[in-house]
Amino acid sequence: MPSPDPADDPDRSELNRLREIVDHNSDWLWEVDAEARYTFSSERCRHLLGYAPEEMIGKRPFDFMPPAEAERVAVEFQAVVAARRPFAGLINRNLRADGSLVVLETSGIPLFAADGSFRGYRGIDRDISPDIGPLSQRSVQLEALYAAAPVPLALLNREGRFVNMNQAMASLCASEPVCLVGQALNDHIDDAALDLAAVFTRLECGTAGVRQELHWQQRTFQVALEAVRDVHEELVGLTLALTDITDLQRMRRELGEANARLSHLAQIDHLTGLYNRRRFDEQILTEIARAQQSQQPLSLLMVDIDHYKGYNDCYGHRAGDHCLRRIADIVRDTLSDPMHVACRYGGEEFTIILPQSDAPDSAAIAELLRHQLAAANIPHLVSPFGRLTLSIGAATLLVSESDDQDHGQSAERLLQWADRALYRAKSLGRNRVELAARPSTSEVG
Ligand SMILES: Nc1nc2c(ncn2[C@@H]2O[C@H](COP(=O)(O)OP(=O)(O)OP(=O)(O)O)[C@@H](O)[C@H]2O)c(=O)[nH]1
Repeated sequence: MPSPDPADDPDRSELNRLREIVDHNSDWLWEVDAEARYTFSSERCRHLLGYAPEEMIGKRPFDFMPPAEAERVAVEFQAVVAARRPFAGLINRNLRADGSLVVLETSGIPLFAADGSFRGYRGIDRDISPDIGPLSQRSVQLEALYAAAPVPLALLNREGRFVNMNQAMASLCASEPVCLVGQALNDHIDDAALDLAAVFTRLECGTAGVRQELHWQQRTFQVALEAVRDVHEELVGLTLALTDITDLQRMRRELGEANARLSHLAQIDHLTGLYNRRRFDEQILTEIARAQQSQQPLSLLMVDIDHYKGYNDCYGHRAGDHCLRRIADIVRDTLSDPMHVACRYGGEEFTIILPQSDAPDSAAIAELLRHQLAAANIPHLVSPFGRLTLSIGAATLLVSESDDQDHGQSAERLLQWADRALYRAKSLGRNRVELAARPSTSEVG
């Protein structure tokens, strides 16, 4: 019996017609199962990938991609599959059978069985390599770099919506690039934190790029926004690059704090906690300049513990140290004005700078200090006073006596006067305050 002519079978002829449409379509049609394995492939894959349809069956799309690309696309595809949603415009690079590169744009819709279970995807691939033209190889390389860059990068249109972004940006938005396209950046970053309207206004006015700091996802970013213009110089969008500066800022802050601590420690006498000689040398110059500017007198006390060698010899060096600390505490407690600066000048000698103080002021503070120590009544068996006492020399520098050109010279003069007054206090029996005699004209000049 002769076999029936297919032309006589309308169903078969319709099927062949559909088959021809599918196979001669310029797009490649395919179906994959729930594991993304091809279950159907139209003839077009010969042209696009260089493989026969039957060679495609059982393979997965990622099997035709370079490894890094396969990894990237697999992540995007997994997100699509997890959501069981249609997708479009998934750009991916594939290697043809002859090793050449082809760039495909993939779109698909999910397939469900009659019982509602997920069956896979049906979709089309379009060759977009020609659109990329002679730059294809370079563009592909650049796009691969862009995708893999650890710095979050994005391209936004004039409405502030994502046109493109890399994986790092998508991860910050807790999403996938394919899902983010078309979404507004300000759905992810608060308007108040990144005012895109204001940025566009500045870029419209010709500003090349805008830089700002952004606090987002418990991190701090330096944001670089650059204008994207078309061939007519129309602003069509912007690029966005985020540099995470959280750690840099923390390190800068810690370094600043450490430096501040160090420079403070470098000015402190470790035994007494008072400022040291180095700080005194700086501070006295500062105060002389200030006194000149404010036309105010400046006083200096030079304080020395009496018979301190005997104290050390009698009670030991450690007790001597303790005694220095006690006296430093008494000095601190006595000075109520925060402008007063007490320093350990060396050994058992202290200096106290008294800004805006004349001779009577300085004498009053010196006497108060002497009385405070007397009240503390610290025993000193080998002193004729039976307790620790201080000798204090006080000197005052008037504006007229100050050298407005050479503050070092003025400081030296003030120290010399206070030292002489101290020497007199010692020679007059100790445990007393002596004011510096007013200097003669020759001493001042
Ligand atoms: N315990 C201790 N002693 C110190 C320190 N610095 C200096 N001295 C001692 O201070 C003493 C100073 O002695 P002198 O300069 O003779 O002065 P003094 O015995 O107080 O005599 P006058 O000043 O004339 O009353 C010396 O014995 C030093 O060893 C210190 O940091 N700790």
